[in-house]
Amino acid sequence: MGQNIQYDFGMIGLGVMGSNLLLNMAGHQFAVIGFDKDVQKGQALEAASSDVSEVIKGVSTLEEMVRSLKKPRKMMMLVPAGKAVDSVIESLLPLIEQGDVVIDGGNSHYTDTLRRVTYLKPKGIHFMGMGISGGEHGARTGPSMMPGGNMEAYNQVKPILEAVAAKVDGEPCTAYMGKDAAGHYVKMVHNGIEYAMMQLISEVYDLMKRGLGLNNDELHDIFGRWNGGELQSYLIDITEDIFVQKDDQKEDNNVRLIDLILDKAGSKGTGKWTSQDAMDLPVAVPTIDTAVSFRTISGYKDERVEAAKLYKNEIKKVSLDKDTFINQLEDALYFGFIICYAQGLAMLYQASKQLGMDIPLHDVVKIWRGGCIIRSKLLNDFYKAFKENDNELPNILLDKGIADIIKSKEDSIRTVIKEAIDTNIALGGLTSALAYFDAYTTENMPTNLIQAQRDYFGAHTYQRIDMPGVFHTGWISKEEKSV
Ligand SMILES: NC(=O)C1=CN([C@@H]2O[C@H](COP(=O)(O)OP(=O)(O)OC[C@H]3O[C@@H](n4cnc5c(N)ncnc54)[C@H](OP(=O)(O)O)[C@@H]3O)[C@@H](O)[C@H]2O)C=CC1
Ligand SMILES: O=C(CO)[C@H](O)[C@H](O)COP(=O)(O)O
Repeated sequence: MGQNIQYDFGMIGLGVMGSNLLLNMAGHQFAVIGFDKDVQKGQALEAASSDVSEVIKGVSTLEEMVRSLKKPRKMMMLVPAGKAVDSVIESLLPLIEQGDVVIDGGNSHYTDTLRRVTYLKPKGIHFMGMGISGGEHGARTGPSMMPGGNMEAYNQVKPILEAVAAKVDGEPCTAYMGKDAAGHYVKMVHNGIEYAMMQLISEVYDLMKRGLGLNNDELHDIFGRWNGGELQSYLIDITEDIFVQKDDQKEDNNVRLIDLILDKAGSKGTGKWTSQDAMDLPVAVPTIDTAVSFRTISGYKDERVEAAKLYKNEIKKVSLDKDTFINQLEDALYFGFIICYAQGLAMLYQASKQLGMDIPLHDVVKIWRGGCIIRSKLLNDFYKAFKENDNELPNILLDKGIADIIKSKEDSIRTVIKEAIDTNIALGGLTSALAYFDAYTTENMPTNLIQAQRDYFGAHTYQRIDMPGVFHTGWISKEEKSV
């Protein structure tokens, strides 16, 4: 590559995401340069670009990368969230100048992003937090990108982001997500929804595998059929593939890989952050909470083995007609998916108001329709709903069109849950989705009793339904009554 090229964009961190996104940019005719301490990663980046018309360079010093960028400089870091991001910022500071744009494209906690924006603003550096979803393949071929922060800085990087993002109906799966740390906030909630949807899929899988006794080929076919219908989504699509993947660790092994994977899921924290922040707002996201908790329970492998011996709770077979039950599972999952999105979007609605981020929800659902892990056909319905409600929809369950869909699936999820109780299969996510729906759609909750109890033991006061004001009662205990 020539010595005096002024590059359009720089990438710090040439790992899975950084190298693939940079290759994607190069493929869209942007001149790009990437830095990684590891010289081999820079070399691998150049080698991965097979098209001679692409201008792509890997370097092993930050100085060389920064020096080679067109001004104002535009660069992104894709390094692990946390200390690495602060360390890169400190290394960059002596090299960059006012007006330069630095994007953190990793999964940083939004409060860290807020802190960094505040730190860099007086120095004239535009620091933007941007969530990226789509994994390795998405970064290479078209991810969903959720940038937030300074609008002037966004406008400078917008053409590059729009060029490399996934497209749905010709529209790029990237848009301005709002002020300050809005981009990372939206990505955090995206991941919370991702956790919840994955939990629901795992529950339906459990019912079909242990409850109905289906084999991996049958599961592959069912998920394939579902992906051709209303449930069409990335997560259902990859689940279909998973059931036919053979084990490549042992020769002549016809066992499917899925049956050799330990039932213990890891996590990097974004799901937990969603639950924690939802509690603080507060916004109810019980299906996301349950998904986080069930990953935690999955980690209690040794205790579960011991408890299984103690309780001998054997899995019982589903007693209903197999084909009818599979159709009901499809509906139940669809119902559950809607509830996952409803909880996440309601959280974004409230957070946007409380944290002053001005998150455009119609754009959020628009850019989630492609490229990201939670992309699904359903998001088209939500996009329509937000457009029709002028972005003012505190909860998508309040939209008439969505209500019609939900009502058509309600009987199925009730049947599935009732049946699951007798099989001893834990349906934490689906049950919480239905309970959320039942609580959200009832005029009268039993919370009057909780208020009475709080006033009884703590003089916390209560409001009445028949007159305005705040009341406290001198509740009469059994002991007092008896004297
Ligand atoms: N993988 C995925 O599917 C997704 C990941 N993300 C997020 O994107 C970010 C990057 O993830 P990913 O690409 O998978 O991670 P990788 O581990 O593949 O790559 C991280 C890169 O950062 C570099 N790095 C680490 N520490 C520092 C540092 N202090 N200074 C400079 N460079 C450093 C590493 O360099 P070296 O190893 O040479 O030291 C490595 O090249 C994370 O925040 C992740 O959560 C977001 C969406 C999807
Ligand atoms: O952001 C992502 C997908 O959208 C990353 O893959 C993230 O690591 C997933 O979260 P976890 O590791 O906690 O399951």
